[in-house]
Amino acid sequence: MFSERKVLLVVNPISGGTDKDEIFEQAIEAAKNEEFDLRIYQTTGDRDADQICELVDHVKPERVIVAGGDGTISMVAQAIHGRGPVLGILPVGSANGLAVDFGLPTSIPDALKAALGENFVEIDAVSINGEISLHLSDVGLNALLVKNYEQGESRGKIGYAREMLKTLGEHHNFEVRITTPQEVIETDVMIVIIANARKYGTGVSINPVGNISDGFFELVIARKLDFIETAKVLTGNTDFNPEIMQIISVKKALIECLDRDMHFQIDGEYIGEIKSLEAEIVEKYIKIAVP
Ligand SMILES: Nc1ncnc2c1ncn2[C@@H]1O[C@H](COP(=O)(O)OP(=O)(O)OP(=O)(O)O)[C@@H](O)[C@H]1O
Repeated sequence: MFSERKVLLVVNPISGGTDKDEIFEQAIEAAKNEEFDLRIYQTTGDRDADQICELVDHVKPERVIVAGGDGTISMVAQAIHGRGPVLGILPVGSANGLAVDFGLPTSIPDALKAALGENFVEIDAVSINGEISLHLSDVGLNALLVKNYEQGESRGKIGYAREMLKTLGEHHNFEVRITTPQEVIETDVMIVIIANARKYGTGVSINPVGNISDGFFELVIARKLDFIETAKVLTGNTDFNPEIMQIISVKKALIECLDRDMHFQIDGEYIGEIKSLEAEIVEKYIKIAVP
């Protein structure tokens, strides 16, 4: 049967280290039931964003469904931004911080139902030095942990705990100046989080006022915590303590590291050491299919 309703499924074969055959089977079945004409693209890790842009321009799908981890979801969102399709998400990565934070189903049949259904929300993004963040980015302690974990040899919870101890030993607070249209804050900090959403993949809720569709992002400015409290936060055993944490909702901000360059990560990907960051909200960046 020929259908005008087209859907492009983008699958990252290595995400989460799981076999994707079941995803293909379930997606083929669900697309058939919903009378979508399904096309499939498997990522290679090389020029995927360009290939997806070309495919979307050529095939003109009304939906693009991505089966991958946060890295793949973010790449596909950026590739289809401004091109029209609604983005459906099948979270099959190792942490799936984005999907969990957005309240999307984690089982594949439920996620497919939402991805092919009628409901969607338009979510904001934050442009940071020209890069796009959909979830949580930060300068300081956690970015150093992301770097150490990426470079470390062990994976899983034990690897994370080992890198966390190393990071806690290495990290020192830094001086920062934060300039927003409303105020200038100069302070000593452990971490500054640029939060479009609410929770890290570990489940730590750092931004209770966060709303991904409200036209604002939050700066979560966390000052000193003792070793044990910091370890609890990083392992997801407690939420940030509001006594040492300030949250401001803004549309744009300049963050300058005053005493030295600092580690920076976007949505779980280590970027490098930076001197300053310009962050600005991009409203209604992409449409995400929801249940
Ligand atoms: N066919 C492929 N072979 C090897 N690497 C690939 C391939 N396709 C994509 N990649 C790489 O996969 C990475 C993105 O992985 P992604 O974040 O989706 O999965 P994950 O690491 O399992 O998930 P999570 O971020 O939830 O831990 C990118 O670095 C991309 O270059």
